Amino acid sequence: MSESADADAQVYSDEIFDAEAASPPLLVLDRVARRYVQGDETVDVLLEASAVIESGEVVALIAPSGTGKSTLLHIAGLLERPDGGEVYFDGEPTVGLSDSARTALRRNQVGFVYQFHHLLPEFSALENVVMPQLIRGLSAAEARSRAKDLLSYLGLGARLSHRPSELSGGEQQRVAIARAVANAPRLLLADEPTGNLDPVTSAHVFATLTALARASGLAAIVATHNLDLAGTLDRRLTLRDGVVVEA
Ligand SMILES: Nc1ncnc2c1ncn2[C@@H]1O[C@H](COP(=O)(O)OP(=O)(O)OP(=O)(O)O)[C@@H](O)[C@H]1O
Repeated sequence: MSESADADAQVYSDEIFDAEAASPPLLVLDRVARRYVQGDETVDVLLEASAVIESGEVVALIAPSGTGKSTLLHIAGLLERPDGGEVYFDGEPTVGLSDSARTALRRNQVGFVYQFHHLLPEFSALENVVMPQLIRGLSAAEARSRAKDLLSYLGLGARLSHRPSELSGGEQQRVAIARAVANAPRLLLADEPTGNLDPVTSAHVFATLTALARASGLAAIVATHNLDLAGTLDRRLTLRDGVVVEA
């Protein structure tokens, strides 16, 4: 790690893969670097950002705007390749994989939730959750059954046929969570999922995420500006000068 990096920064080396351990951590970011170049300007967003995320834990990522939270989530979710460092998923390095292998891994193992739900407006809550499963190749019957179960689990059993415009903000976001986990990913990445919601609804969405992780072993990284809500999660990470620090 460079001398300029924060002394508290998380650093992982060979010991992250403990030969005695039953299974490797779900996600390891190992000294990840990302730089954006635009014209004459270079921005080093991530320098040596490292983090270990275990199955079943819900981790908050709290940092001021513009410090690289979305960039980190994109790299963790295999949407972007880092310029340096490695991203291990289930112990396997992913940076050198082909585009198609990375896409397959992402489709099968990672779900995303954003600040704005991006639900398809002309489809019902149920259909929005069915859709990704059909794309994955499940039968319509299986997909509907799982979508119903998930939406009911998330408290939306009476809202299955509502379109997004007929749902409250919190309900829309819970449908977005159901859609994100419809194909049973092992990692959920949420980029300010409650940035658009009132405090009570936000707390409900956070509780939903935690309950889901507890029930299914899903791991989640939730970027948020809300310190109170972050306090309800298992761990808090922050970004400082391009490195990850346990908050
Ligand atoms: N594709 C890109 N090209 C050039 N610069 C970029 C690109 N994406 C991000 N950046 C820059 O990298 C920095 C970090 O951006 P990022 O979106 O990761 O921050 P953030 O912490 O998620 O911000 P916010 O909380 O406001 O969403 C910003 O200065 C941004 O302008």
